[in-house]
Amino acid sequence: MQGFANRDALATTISSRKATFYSRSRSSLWTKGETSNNFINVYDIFLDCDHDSVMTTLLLQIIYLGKPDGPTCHTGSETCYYTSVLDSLETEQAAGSRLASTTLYSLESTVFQRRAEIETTTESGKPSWTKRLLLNQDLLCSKIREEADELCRTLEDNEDKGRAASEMGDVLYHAMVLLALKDVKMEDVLDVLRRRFSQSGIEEKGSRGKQKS
Ligand SMILES: N=c1c2ncn([C@@H]3O[C@H](COP(=O)(O)OP(=O)(O)OP(=O)(O)O)[C@@H](O)[C@H]3O)c2ncn1[C@@H]1O[C@H](COP(=O)(O)O)[C@@H](O)[C@H]1O
Repeated sequence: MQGFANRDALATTISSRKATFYSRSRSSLWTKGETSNNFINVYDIFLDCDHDSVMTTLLLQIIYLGKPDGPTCHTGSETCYYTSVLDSLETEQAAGSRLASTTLYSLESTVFQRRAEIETTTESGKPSWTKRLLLNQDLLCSKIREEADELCRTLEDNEDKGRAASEMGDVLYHAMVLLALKDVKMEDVLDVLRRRFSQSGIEEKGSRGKQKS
């Protein structure tokens, strides 16, 4: 746990061997465990290397090393430091990346399903924009170019974030229809991107020249 200590708190801790702190809100000393009985029995106190933490009078930066009689944290946890920053970041990132990949894979599956429907039935079935694109290469390429241009215009014309996200959605979707015609899976594209993680774009461009010569 973390608490604030002044010289009196330190002196009390040394004499009583119970971790004692200074409450800045009540301007008084308090001993951990005085109400809960969960005392921390201090068997050593550590100062920093050059002891300047003690010289800065009001509040001291020291470490009490002790054996707790019960949970140290007011939440009942053994320690107050039970929240791992790295674990929390990983959990948030994992949830975010799961949602992103599920969205892409489910759109990909719909697009490939439309392609399969065209290939396996002679009837046109339900009207489908994807099928129209799959059956008309010129239309598909003109839509990809048009959507890419609209995305650029969100920047050039200072349009809002929502508009940029929507135009990117259009670019992605139409490009994914082209990928279905080329039989390229999203995983192949993501794999290409992952492999580029370790190299800067400038380095990669430079190495292309060397490969040619
Ligand atoms: N994500 C999309 C998607 N994004 C855009 N579009 C269509 O693409 C077409 C062109 O979009 P535009 O914004 O360019 O529309 P526009 O009519 O040209 O309008 P302007 O740009 O001229 O203003 C429209 O008909 C949109 O509805 C999409 N059509 C389908 N999908 C996905 O594909 C699935 C299957 O769709 P269907 O094949 O139509 O059943 C859908 O459930 C969606 O998940």
